[in-house]
Amino acid sequence: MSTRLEAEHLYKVFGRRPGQAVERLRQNKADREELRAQGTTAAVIDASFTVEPGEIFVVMGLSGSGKSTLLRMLNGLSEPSAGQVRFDGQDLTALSDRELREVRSRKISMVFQHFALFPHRSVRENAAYGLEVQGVPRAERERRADEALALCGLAGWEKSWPDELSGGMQQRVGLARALATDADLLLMDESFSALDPLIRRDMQDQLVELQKKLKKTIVFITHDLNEAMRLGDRIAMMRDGRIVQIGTAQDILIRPANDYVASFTQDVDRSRVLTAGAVMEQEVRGDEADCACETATAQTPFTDLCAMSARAAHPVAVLDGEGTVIGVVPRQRLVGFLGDEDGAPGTCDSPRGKGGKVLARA
Ligand SMILES: Nc1ncnc2c1ncn2[C@@H]1O[C@H](COP(=O)(O)OP(=O)(O)OP(=O)(O)O)[C@@H](O)[C@H]1O
Repeated sequence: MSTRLEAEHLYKVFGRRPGQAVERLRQNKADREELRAQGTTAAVIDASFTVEPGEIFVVMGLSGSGKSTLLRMLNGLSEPSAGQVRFDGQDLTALSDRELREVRSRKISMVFQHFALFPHRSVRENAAYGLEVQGVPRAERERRADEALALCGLAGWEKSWPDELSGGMQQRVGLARALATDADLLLMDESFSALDPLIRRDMQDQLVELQKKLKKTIVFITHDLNEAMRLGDRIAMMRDGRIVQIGTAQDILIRPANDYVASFTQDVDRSRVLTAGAVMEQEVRGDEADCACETATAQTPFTDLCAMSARAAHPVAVLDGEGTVIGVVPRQRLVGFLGDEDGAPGTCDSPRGKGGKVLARA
């Protein structure tokens, strides 16, 4: 499987003499604050990552951390001050303006936070807009627009006007427009941030479902860690222009790269993110599943695992696709992970009955 999108040591500096600022950053001769004091903004600093075909790669960070600037370099709208962006192996930074426009119109689609639908065009015409720009004949573009609208749950609304649709539905028209073009790469910039929380969640679920069928390559920008964790196969955490960690939701939750990332994850409901693969002990004998008890897979959600553990008389065995035991989950460990404690249990110096310690009862 070849990498679809690749960013290599990307920098974007706004202000005077960006090349010089990049060199100072590279050589650790200046940091972002010093540059800012001199009127130069280092919006993106040394960003490197790859996005694989079919992956949802989320870029998450607070306002001003450089997410949008990074995204604009990925689709060639903004020229990097240094570094490269490769799309299907092609260096976007080396393309002429015409070649770049061609790649952008055929292979890359953007979905923004406030999707500007044309008010005097029908939902179908709005969804077909990207194809119209590409010069696709009317009959074909309408067919493809209708297909994309159906995928986004808007079948039957093709002839409606945008103002007849709710905010969530309008946003889905935006998504349908992006999907109708057959673009390989979807760049989604805070695409759901303007929606009410319930509709936003619904859109997140729909995107995950759609992605199972379409297997596009998606870069999704958000400042909401819960959204990042729901959507992202991997998440890049940005702070002050730098990517400080790239990993799965579980990596970020269990092994935060630093205190900054850890502080973000404090409010995350671990039981919704963790799976058996993340919490299991990997030291196994191999015979832990030699009974008729229920077993888990690495993907078994944490809450299901708790229920299995409550029913089992011993640790739950975790099996791979071939039925080999790859880990075990003792009940103690489940409780520990909920409380952010994955160490071994301590010993009690006053065991029941000996020291007369009073044990609390419900
Ligand atoms: N055209 C520009 N000229 C000068 N500075 C800019 C420009 N665009 C962005 N910046 C600065 O670069 C930094 C990163 O901005 P960017 O918009 O990429 O962050 P962001 O994480 O997307 O923030 P938000 O979530 O608020 O959109 C900010 O300090 C911003 O002020």
